[in-house]
Amino acid sequence: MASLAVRYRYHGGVGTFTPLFSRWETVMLRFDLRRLILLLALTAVLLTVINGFYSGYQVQRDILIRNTLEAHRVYAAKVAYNTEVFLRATQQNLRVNAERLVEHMDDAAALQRELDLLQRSSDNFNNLVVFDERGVVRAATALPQLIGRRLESPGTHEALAKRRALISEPYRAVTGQLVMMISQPLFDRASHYRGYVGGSIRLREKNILHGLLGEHYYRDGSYLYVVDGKGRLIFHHDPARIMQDASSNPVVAAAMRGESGARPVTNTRGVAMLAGYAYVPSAHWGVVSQRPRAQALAELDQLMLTMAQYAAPLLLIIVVVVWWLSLQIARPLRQLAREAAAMDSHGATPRIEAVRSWYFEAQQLKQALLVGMRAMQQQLNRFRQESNTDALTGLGNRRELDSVLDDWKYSRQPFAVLMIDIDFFKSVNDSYGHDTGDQALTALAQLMRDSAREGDVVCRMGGEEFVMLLPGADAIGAERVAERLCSCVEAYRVPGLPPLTVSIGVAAGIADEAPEALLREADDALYQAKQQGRNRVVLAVV
Ligand SMILES: Nc1nc2c(ncn2[C@@H]2O[C@H](COP(=O)(O)OP(=O)(O)OP(=O)(O)O)[C@@H](O)[C@H]2O)c(=O)[nH]1
Repeated sequence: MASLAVRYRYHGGVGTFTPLFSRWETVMLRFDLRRLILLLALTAVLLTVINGFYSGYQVQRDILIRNTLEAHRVYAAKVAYNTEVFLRATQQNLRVNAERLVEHMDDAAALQRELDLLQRSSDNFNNLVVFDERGVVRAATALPQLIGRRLESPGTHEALAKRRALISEPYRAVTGQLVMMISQPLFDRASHYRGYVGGSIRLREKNILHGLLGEHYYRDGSYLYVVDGKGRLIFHHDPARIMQDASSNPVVAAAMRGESGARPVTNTRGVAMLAGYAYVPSAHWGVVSQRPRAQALAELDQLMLTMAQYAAPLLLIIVVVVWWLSLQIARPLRQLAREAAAMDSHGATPRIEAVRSWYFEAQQLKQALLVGMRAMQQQLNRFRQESNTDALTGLGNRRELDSVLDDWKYSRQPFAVLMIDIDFFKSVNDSYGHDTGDQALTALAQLMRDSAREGDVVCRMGGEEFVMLLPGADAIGAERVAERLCSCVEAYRVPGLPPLTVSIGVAAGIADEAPEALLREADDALYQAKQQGRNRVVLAVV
């Protein structure tokens, strides 16, 4: 807390310190406690909300990405598996039929019949062709004009050269159509190679494979494509992209390596995708199912918006509660500060006592203020007492007398004044010393105190002169008190001194605008008592 400690700059002279604040403290001083609490609480609430939304968004985003990747991985794997099953079944079908076909190699009509039968038995192929061992077409289902011709295609050469079951790379046929061929060698019973039967599948036309790979529901921006072993697109919802090279795409490259899985990827067009991919072993194809990342996450934005809508009323309630709480917390401190600033005003203590300090610190502050004020009040009372008291006799002094008369003036208090003066006191001092004189003054003061009733005011005016104020007393009553005091003094013996006497002037009246007039009258009467020989009481004639 050292940084918040108040420092002071001295300007010289008394009370010329002004507090020094750092720039930060100066900024903070613009806030009162209520605003400070509000600011802090709202900052905390805001940070909590932002943190909640941010972490919620992150978690949801990760879940969404994971789920999307998994869904596309599963879908790509399923499609690849079905394609693999289809290709193997088709190869198996050709292998079985090859045994029958080879028996009719020397009977063109029978061979054509068998081939037509095979063509009609399934939708697997668009065209079936039987080649002899030189690559001459012996029978064909869809293109009879090919019969008798020798075909010089890469697929034909490969099939003739390898003499085993093959699945060709997709290629452009003489018709210009994109096709692939599944071929099966023909061996007779003596195991002589007699050629091969090839089934061509047009990738862009209706057949089972097209049904498997070419038709998908492209909802939510999701779509599926297939690449061949060279990374060329052979199935894609955009026809313009067929046979385009996609091998630079990381998931295509992974699928070409025979891998299956899922990962975020940026495609060849720079679009961020969430892709699942799988490998079709028998054809060396890759199947990729994917969805644009932005479209997948668009749902999350909507979710966040919905969450914000749900959270908004609660947030509003929190703000109102915080505002109300800040008021409640700041209120006792503001009240205490206001009352402390005016603690010298009338009724400050009960006002501070009335402040509702409902929490610990405010209560502590209130108690501290009250204790401080009580201590200050006691100190003031002591000062007032001391300044209104005669140090030697303990009686009230002239200030006390004035103060009493002031009070009585407003209540128009009837009262009598006894102006008392010790006779020949100078000679006491001169003969017995000043200290003995002081003892005599103290003793006579006590005599006066003793002869006063409750409510009477006894003051030493200075020197050997005293005043007694008798509230409610009339002149006769006051004269009686004065006579009695005279007798008491005369009868009293101060040790080491001869008997002392006093002269008393008495006046009675009402404390009005100028109660001092009554004092003057009593003083005049005292003067007369002195003149008349001392040790007597003279009543002023009003
Ligand atoms: N011991 C003592 N003497 C005081 C004090 N104050 C005043 N005196 C003395 O009181 C004496 C007053 O004398 P004066 O005013 O002449 O009056 P007095 O001798 O009493 O004569 P009268 O009043 O005319 O009877 C002076 O000698 C003062 O020094 C005090 O506090 N202590």
